[in-house]
Amino acid sequence: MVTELALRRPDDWHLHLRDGAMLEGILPESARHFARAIIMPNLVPPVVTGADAAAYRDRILAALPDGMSFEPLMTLYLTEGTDAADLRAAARSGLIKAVKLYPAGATTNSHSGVRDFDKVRGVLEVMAEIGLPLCVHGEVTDPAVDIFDREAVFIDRVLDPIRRATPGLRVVMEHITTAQGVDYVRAAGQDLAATITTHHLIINRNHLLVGGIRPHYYCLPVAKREEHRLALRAAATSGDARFFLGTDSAPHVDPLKECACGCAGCFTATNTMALLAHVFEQDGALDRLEAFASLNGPAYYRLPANSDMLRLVKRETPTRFPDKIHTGAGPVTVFDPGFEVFWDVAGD
Ligand SMILES: NC(=O)N[C@@H](CC(=O)O)C(=O)O
Ligand SMILES: [Zn+2]
Ligand SMILES: [Zn+2]
Repeated sequence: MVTELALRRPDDWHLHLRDGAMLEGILPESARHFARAIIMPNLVPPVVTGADAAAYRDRILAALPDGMSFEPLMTLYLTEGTDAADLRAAARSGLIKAVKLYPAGATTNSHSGVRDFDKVRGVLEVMAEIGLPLCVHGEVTDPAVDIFDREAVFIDRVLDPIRRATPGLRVVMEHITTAQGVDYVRAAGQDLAATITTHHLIINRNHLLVGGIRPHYYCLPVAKREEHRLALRAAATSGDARFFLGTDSAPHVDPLKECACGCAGCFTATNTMALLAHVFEQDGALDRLEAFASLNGPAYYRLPANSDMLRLVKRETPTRFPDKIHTGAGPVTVFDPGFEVFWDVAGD
């Protein structure tokens, strides 16, 4: 039985760090294990310009405790008013590594997102020309479409037309939750990739509702049927370079989750690596965890893999993770997988 595993230090290709006291409270949870992360721009107000991204990057680095290292890979929030020249300059300087597309109204702080996709055509063409990836929250917002179908419908109605109209555009489908998402990526070429979260490998939609409503399992896109979770597991553990880890760790303080209209987001930064070791071991794929968490993402983003290592150990007794992270903004509940985990990051 394998009880120790060393991998290149992982990166998180989809992370919410927020700002202010929340940022300060949760940043160490990611920086402890991950070298870099693609930082989501859905602040209020959003990170729209190169200047916004530079200022946010400085705030993240200022919040990093002494002795910890972490490289935030910045993104811009695509709006109908995004200035292609500003975007081009921010990409050329190395400041931004991707642009994020939120359909307006699809998720947390997406009001400034895109309504009319024709209005961003010029910007997408520039991105295709310079090879800058578009990270996509792939759900339609049409209220007539069932929430469990919104990802699959988005692929047909929005994503596929955009990709056909913009040859060469590099796209990352963020936090895929369906077999249709997996199949769409598998059928495409190397321009298309997908991130998969830790929690979508673990929960299906029953976990949200059976035995009582569980606000800490509510995120967007919402967890789907078991068959979809199994498709995600197969993709993540396959070694296919187009699938890689994006935790979508998305902190909200407990009062905003545990209420009559709770926010969407699961907070998994703290225990993601231990949970992934558990999941990959269960599927007989421990030898592919490094590809998923540490190698495929950098390859897609055309960055070197990290040179230092992260060691995971499997112990005789269950690992105890904190229930909550106490931030200056309030308590944030850590994702509870609902089963015992014996893996842990060595040194934690
Ligand atoms: N995933 C979520 O449920 N929430 C994210 C937004 C997002 O990634 O869609 C958040 O910012 O809270
Ligand atoms: Zn999203
Ligand atoms: Zn997210």
